[in-house]
Amino acid sequence: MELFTVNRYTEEDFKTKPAEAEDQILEKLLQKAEKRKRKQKKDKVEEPSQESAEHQTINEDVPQTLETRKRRQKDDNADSAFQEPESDQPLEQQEAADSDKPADASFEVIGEDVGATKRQKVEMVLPSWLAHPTIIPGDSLKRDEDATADTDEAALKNQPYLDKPTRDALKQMKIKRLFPVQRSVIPWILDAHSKPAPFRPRDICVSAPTGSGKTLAFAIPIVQLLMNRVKCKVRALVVLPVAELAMQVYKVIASLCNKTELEVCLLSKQHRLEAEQEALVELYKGEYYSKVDIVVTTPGRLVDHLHATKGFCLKELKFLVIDEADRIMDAVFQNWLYHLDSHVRDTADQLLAGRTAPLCLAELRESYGKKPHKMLFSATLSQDPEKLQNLRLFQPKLFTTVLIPAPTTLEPNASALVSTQTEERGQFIGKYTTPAELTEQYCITEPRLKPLTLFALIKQNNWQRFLCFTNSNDTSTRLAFVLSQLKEKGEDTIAELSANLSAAKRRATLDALMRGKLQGIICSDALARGIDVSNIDIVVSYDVPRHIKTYIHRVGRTARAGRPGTAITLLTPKDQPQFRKMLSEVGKPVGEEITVDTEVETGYAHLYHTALETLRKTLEATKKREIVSKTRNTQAAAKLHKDPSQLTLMEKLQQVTGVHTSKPKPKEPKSHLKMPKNKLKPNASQRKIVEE
Ligand SMILES: Nc1ncnc2c1ncn2[C@@H]1O[C@H](COP(=O)(O)OP(=O)(O)OP(=O)(O)O)[C@@H](O)[C@H]1O
Repeated sequence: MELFTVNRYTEEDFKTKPAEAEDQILEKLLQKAEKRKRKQKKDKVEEPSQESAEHQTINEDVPQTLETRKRRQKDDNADSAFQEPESDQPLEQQEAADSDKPADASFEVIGEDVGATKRQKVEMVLPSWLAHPTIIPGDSLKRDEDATADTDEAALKNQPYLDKPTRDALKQMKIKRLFPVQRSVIPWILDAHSKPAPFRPRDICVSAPTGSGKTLAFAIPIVQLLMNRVKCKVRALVVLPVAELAMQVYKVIASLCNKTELEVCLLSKQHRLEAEQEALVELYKGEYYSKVDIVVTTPGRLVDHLHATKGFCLKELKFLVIDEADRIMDAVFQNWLYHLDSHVRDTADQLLAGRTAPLCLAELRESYGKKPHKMLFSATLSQDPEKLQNLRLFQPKLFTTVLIPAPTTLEPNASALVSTQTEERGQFIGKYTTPAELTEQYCITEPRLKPLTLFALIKQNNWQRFLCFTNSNDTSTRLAFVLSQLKEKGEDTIAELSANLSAAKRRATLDALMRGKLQGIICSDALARGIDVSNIDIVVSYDVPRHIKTYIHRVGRTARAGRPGTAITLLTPKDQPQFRKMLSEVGKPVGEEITVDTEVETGYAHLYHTALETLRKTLEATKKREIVSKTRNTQAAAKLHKDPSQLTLMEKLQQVTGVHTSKPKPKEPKSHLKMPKNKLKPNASQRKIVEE
């Protein structure tokens, strides 16, 4: 049975003696060290010629000499032991479903003589609001300690549009300055809502890097615009894809509302529905009254309350915020919009049936105050107009950071040339930006040695707070197990965080990481989006992400709020082409290569082999237990459906009394109280049913 790999071998292959298997691993390590020495020598020799290659596009189209092609072929034949299993992450499927292929997707005209004419590249023409966004200066987020004197234009006191309660709340949250996305979006929203009736604000989409402060960018204007409300009604709805994210945003908004009378409520599956209903509405003299002004929720929980909670009314909704919008707009969550629209339709005519065309004055007057201001936020906002169409955005406006693509040609000031080209072409720029403080690296290893390489990297760099992402829950569980076997007793622990654990266990693990009780976490992509854990220094992609969005959200867990961070991807020779291609498609460089200390790997080879053996035995035992329980269940089910004439007397009795004595009953201690015999025999009615 294989641990992390696609099993090409029969069991016999693994029943080699431990010494032989260990030699195999050691032999691989030595081969790898040899290969690296040869490569380093070769690089020294080829250095001048290499530079010219650097400036060519970093992708597989670079002409390969016969030798490099042979070398690659040899690597590809390396035993594909640590191939990651099929991802069982729904997220991967959804990301793939939402795969916005680059604009110039080409297609084949059927029946045409392909050889004769060159394929015509098709450029996607975007709606003008997507093609000409408002650019947020994407300069690096200067940290507070790096900020200069009072002339700092980002300082709170230099933001005239912030009220005093908002400033006080931000000071209490230790926020001294606003980030670029906040300085662009907050004044725009406040200004849009200051327009006299019946003018209503345009809906907005904000695409900014991970960790750039998008949460406060929508929370501050909402709280500031609602803080002087008179009656308590649900006027803001913030929708997030997962409960952990909803909890995180709820805490930020609750901190902002500290100095106001506004009430915030979190609706997520982490609390009982009844408890949430009591927090939402109250019944007084036959009337339902809302007890909250702002609701933070997930799509599923929102639909639960729309159906189950009497008095939960969205008629006065002024703001509808969709964070991680590309994830939420995937098919899986699609029906929440339908329920929201159908639920509120009878209270506010066609809440979401916005129109993109400007309305005439009469229509504006008629619809004023009935349509919420819709705001979409994401670091990887979908540029797929069909998906955005479902929201029926009203005269949408796009904010995005400037993407300075890596120079792909040798011409002078290539970046300026490329950016004007992209604008001219109407390209949506800035869709996949990563924080300027992020350092991206990759490490080449053998498939079978990945866990050992990861452990060696942790050991030699003495990482204190890291996240390691895998492509499946089982890989997370097994990898966490192997790493815990390799660590010395008493050392900081490395925990697992995946769907294999309960919600409570996941919360406890995340809290332990936030409190610095854990050295690192091995997690699946459920944690990749939006989760904000401070001071994560390193993010490792143990398995290569299958989609660029997954990669962007994974690496976005570090280098947040202007702090530096490093993202490392473990690549096998087989992963390299796919990884390079995925990044080059969005104009991102691959980053620098790092190597691991082979002494550390070799030193732990024996322990690693033992850990693999232990894991294999554990998995076999678990598999046996599962088989036994399955057999027992099928036998019980079979009895139920057995032909009555085939049943034995005991089976008939079991069916009647519902007591299945498949296991011999434990001998009851002899007691001085004797049970009267007739109690043990079936009574007349039971006997009659049995005979029938
Ligand atoms: N003006 C600010 N000054 C200092 N820290 C800030 C500021 N704004 C946000 N932060 C901090 O930056 C971190 C990231 O903020 P936030 O989670 O809003 O980023 P994000 O863009 O939503 O990230 P993601 O795309 O991953 O969801 C948080 O820890 C937050 O407290």
